[in-house]
Amino acid sequence: MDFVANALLAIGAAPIMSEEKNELEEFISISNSININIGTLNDAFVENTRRALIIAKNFKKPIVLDPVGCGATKIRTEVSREFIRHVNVVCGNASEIISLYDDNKTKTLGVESQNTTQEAESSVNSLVEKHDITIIVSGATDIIARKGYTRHLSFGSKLMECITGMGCAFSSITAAFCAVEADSFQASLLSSAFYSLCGEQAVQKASCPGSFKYKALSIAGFDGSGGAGIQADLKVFSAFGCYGMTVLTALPVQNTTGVKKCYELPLESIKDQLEAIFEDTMPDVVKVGMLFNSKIVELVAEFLLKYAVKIPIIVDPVMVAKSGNLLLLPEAIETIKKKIIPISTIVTPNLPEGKALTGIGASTKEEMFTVARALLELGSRSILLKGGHLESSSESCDLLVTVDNNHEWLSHHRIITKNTHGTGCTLSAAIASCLALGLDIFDSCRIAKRYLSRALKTAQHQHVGKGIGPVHHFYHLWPTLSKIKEE
Ligand SMILES: Nc1ncnc2c1ncn2[C@@H]1O[C@H](COP(=O)(O)OP(=O)(O)O)[C@@H](O)[C@H]1O
Ligand SMILES: Cc1ncsc1CCOP(=O)(O)O
Repeated sequence: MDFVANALLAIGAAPIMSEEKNELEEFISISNSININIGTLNDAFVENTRRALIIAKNFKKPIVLDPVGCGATKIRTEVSREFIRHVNVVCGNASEIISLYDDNKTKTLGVESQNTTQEAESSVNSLVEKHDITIIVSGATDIIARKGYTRHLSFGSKLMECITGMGCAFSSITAAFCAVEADSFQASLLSSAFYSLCGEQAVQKASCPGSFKYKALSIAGFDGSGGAGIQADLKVFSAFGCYGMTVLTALPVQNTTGVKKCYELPLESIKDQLEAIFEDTMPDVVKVGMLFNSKIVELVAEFLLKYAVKIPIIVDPVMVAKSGNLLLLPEAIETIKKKIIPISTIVTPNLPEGKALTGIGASTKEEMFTVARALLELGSRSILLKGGHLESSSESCDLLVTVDNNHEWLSHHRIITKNTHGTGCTLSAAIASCLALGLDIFDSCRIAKRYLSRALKTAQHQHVGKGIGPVHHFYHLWPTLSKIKEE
């Protein structure tokens, strides 16, 4: 509700939301348009809406219907089909619009569309024939149709799909456009173009839909110097607009010059941390980093197998720090292979880790292919084999391979810098963030690689500590802050 009201305020409209039957008439009389959103459907809502529709018709106010979840349940479909007969515009996603006409053509599982807007084309044509109204189907390509006229608009951004309430805000903005433009087709066309262009502009400024909706959990080791481990993961999650959470697995005492010693944590303390998170807040993604010994690997793998079945799991099989110190005991390598890799969505080893896991080394891109395929045999759905250690190459190439035989090289010219502490943690946490936001594995790896490359580049001449310094996790935010200060 706040989101919709704020969107309306932002365009200069004056929103009022009400379900109180005794004030309907007064509010409708002073409003310039009405938006019926069936998101919070119940008996009283249906009764009040029937009344509101009659009043609005008497006052000749334009009405926009958002048939939220039409097709998901019988009652939503029936109510939407009843209300459509009294409105000027219907604004829904493809599945909702298809279900409005024929519920045998789609099976929706909730409020998200299971169909493309193209698939809704014939239902739209039938609906505008049957009812003399404007239909908007929102999606990657919006369809705006009225009897005899159809327009397709393909602006917008994929990121808009990652924000809840975008559909509700769109239908309410369409209602606001109908308040100032009497031709409902024209108003809908302008509203669709305006909303999509707003999305495109917002993406220029915000690389992520920052909110607490997307939660990422890092199960990893400590780095008090702030460049790697759970500290880096929290920074990356935040940089991507995800809410970050952590479970600590081990306590290496380190700074930029290296790891001085590593304190083990009692196994029970790790189990307690995992239980505390999962009984309270289900993450959208889990990133696994340093696990130190086979007992911890087993504990984490068994826990995730039981409680994180539907969540993407990113495994960064951390073994040795850049400083040369061990972060995984050699006895744990077999357990990593047998227990944690098979339950993962993606594993992100560097070349030495790839060799430790498969026995195959790589010093060329062709050999990286062989290692990546051998890693896939261990049971993960995809592998991102990182080529940072292939120092003979002027490119820093990573190879993404998936079980369905797809692959892609992710490449960036090698940046001359000593500040590479935590690059592996940063990359895997960025992939985790993108997966939490709902992107697929290829887009997630591409975006993560671009983010890391920029974080490396912007930290090139920065100085933190006397040794291998960190990358710049907030390169895209800090200039914004200084701009705000200047204003
Ligand atoms: N000097 C560099 N310039 C650009 N990218 C780099 C550089 N060093 C590492 N990378 C990238 O950083 C990521 C982590 O690389 P790598 O060093 O292979 O793993 P790890 O940090 O786990 O040892 C990879 O995407 C790699 O290509
Ligand atoms: C992975 C990790 N987890 C806790 S500390 C640490 C250090 C590794 O960073 P780097 O290998 O980049 O020095």
